[in-house]
Amino acid sequence: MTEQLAFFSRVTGSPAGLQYVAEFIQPALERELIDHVSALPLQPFQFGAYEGKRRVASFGFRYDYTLRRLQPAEPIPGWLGPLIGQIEAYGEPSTKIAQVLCTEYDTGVGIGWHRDKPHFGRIFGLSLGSSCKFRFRRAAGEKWQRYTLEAEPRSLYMMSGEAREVWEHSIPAVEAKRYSITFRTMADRKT
Ligand SMILES: O=C(O)CCC(=O)C(=O)O
Ligand SMILES: [Fe+2]
Repeated sequence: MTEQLAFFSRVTGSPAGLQYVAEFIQPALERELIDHVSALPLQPFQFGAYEGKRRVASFGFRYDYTLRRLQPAEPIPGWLGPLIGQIEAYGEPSTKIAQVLCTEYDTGVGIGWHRDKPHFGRIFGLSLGSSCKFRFRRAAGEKWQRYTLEAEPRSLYMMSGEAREVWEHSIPAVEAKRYSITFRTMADRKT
């Protein structure tokens, strides 16, 4: 019985290491953050052949797909300071955010299946403007084991452990403009 229950939760459960907090920020801060992000010099990001074009700005570090390594980027802007403080407190005292990626998804744009680069540690993601289906999959024999998180505006998700290292994630075409701010620690810190 115990074994059956354990099997059931492995098959139907959410990825281990995935956490979700609804209403992590207030609507007034959400509006301020959308104003800041949409005023950034966002650049189209082509990541894989089939997806639409999201637009991004990196701070702290950016991953260079030609050189296949991290490069220094603009320093993390001051307007993100209080939010980073809140996220580091949520993560635990030793959490140190080193990289921030601001992303804009126009209606119809998503992101294909991937795992984030191994240079980074844990990933925290704040959703702004509209909700999305944040999908997970991992190989289970010949099939995929799947899980979908409905990521609502103002919510925060955190990926660590298996959710970060084993499962892949993707977002299908969004139905209304969505922004996200993702915050990453560095892998060597293990926090
Ligand atoms: O927009 C998001 O919440 C996630 C984006 C993502 O998976 C990534 O930039 O690696
Ligand atoms: Fe990702």
